[in-house]
Amino acid sequence: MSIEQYDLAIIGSGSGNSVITPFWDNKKVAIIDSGTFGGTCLNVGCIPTKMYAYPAQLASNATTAARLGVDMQVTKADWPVIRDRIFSRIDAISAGGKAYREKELEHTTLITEEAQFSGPKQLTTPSGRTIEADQIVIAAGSRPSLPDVPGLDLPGVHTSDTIMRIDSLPKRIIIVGGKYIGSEFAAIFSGLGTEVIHINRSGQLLSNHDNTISDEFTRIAKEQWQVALNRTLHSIDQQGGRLRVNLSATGHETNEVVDYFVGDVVLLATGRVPNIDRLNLPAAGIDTDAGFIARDEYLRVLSDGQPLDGVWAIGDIANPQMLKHVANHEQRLVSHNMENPDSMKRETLGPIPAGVFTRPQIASAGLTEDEAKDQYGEEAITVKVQDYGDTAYGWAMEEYDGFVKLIAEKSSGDILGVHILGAEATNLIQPVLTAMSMNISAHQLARGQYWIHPAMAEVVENALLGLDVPDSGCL
Ligand SMILES: Cc1cc2nc3c(=O)[nH]c(=O)nc-3n(C[C@H](O)[C@H](O)[C@H](O)COP(=O)(O)OP(=O)(O)OC[C@H]3O[C@@H](n4cnc5c(N)ncnc54)[C@H](O)[C@@H]3O)c2cc1C
Ligand SMILES: NC(=O)c1ccc[n+]([C@@H]2O[C@H](COP(=O)([O-])OP(=O)(O)OC[C@H]3O[C@@H](n4cnc5c(N)ncnc54)[C@H](O)[C@@H]3O)[C@@H](O)[C@H]2O)c1
Repeated sequence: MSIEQYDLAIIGSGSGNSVITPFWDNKKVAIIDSGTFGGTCLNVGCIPTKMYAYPAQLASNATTAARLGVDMQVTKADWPVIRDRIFSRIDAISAGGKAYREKELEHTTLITEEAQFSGPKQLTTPSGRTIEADQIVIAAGSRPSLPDVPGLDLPGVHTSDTIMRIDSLPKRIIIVGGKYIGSEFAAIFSGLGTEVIHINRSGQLLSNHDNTISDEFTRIAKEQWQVALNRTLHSIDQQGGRLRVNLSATGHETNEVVDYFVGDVVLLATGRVPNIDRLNLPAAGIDTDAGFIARDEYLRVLSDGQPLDGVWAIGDIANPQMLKHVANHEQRLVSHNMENPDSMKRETLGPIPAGVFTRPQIASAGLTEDEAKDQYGEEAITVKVQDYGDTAYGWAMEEYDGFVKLIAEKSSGDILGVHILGAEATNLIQPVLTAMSMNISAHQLARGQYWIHPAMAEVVENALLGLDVPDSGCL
């Protein structure tokens, strides 16, 4: 077969799809994806999970409404209706995007096969196609990572790739994994009425967060569903038509079963691994770093520590911060650098925020309190934890749990970290992130603008005012 020549080849149609800017209109572009067009976020990640999180939030409002004197009854969450609403929208977007690249645009070729490197600028596919391109962008993402234990192939054992399309709402689900994916699905299923058993290897849920967040979230989660901490998955087997999840005690060398739970469905949310093993990277001499593709500050991949001309990597395949807004930003950076080789840009954005769409929501950016103490010294930082419940909107909501925690440097007033647990946390964080990204001090953010009264955002204003930082002169 002849070698196909392209100006640009992209592996991965998630954030990779947006690499095809108008710059490429009169050039030849190949986009290669062996999976569902549109990648993880659209098909099995951020978007469908949040489309489930919202109805789960609505269904659970009955509990919170009661303390406001509103008697609200939720009689049923109709899983097939919720599921079909979500996927009728998502599947249409994926199919539309695929048809656009495949049929409508003359300059793009969609290749729906697995691609592997066969040279620094050459890719091959199982059907024998050979593709060469001046520029190659690796946007091959990540996939669920599973522990090596017996029983993972039993019917009813799922990952985030399959759980959202099951036929009916399970009576009882066992979720293994206590960070983003496990916690978001625990909130979704418990909100919709499933009995949830949530298993976590360490002693805290969301243990990668600031301790105040992890401790509080673990406590609040236990009020909503059953949580089993310090337990590691040992094996899964069948028991009378149901699934039995066997657990060992984390850190115990004997690996004996100390606990088990029986449920109808099991969700493994035990982490994600970048797809580097699917690319034959050694054929291109591409370096890896801790399981991710290694890159320079312009996001060119490295080969023997040196940038490999015309080969770039973005998103989960290269960045341990596996977040869609990170992958999207990296796409914009690589697009700019490919299109403007004489004025390339480095990564300069401020701290990376992350949201967890649980009940309550969580949002964070920057340093945890422990990290700030380590980096700046305890005396150099100031910390304020402001409860929603001490603000006017918190009274309206009768909100007991929510808080905004800010960490700042005393001498400069720079905000070092923000950690929010509570209603609309993923929106409330944004002004703080603006300040952190654009060098606005804590006092200036609080007093350099109006804050609408009595909006929920006053909890952020009050947290800022509670920090021991220099006066900016703003009133
Ligand atoms: C359940 C879940 C919820 C999430 N929620 C959020 C959230 O709320 N907010 C957030 O910011 N992030 C969230 N994420 C993370 C987010 O989805 C990812 O960070 C993002 O999708 C990564 O995009 P990407 O372009 O790097 O890779 P992907 O979107 O994964 O795209 C990679 C594509 O490459 C293809 N591919 C891989 N190898 C090959 C090969 N060799 N040949 C051909 N094709 C190949 C795959 O089929 C895939 O389609 C979530 C993830 C999951 C799983
Ligand atoms: N809202 C969001 O932004 C969002 C949502 C979902 C996913 N994501 C991204 O997806 C990535 C993956 O998330 P995740 O939650 O799957 O992975 P993770 O690696 O963050 O957490 C995996 C969890 O599984 C546990 N675990 C692993 N092996 C285990 C075992 N054998 N037994 C018991 N527990 C075990 C770990 O202790 C940990 O709690 C994250 O990096 C995140 O950035 C983001």
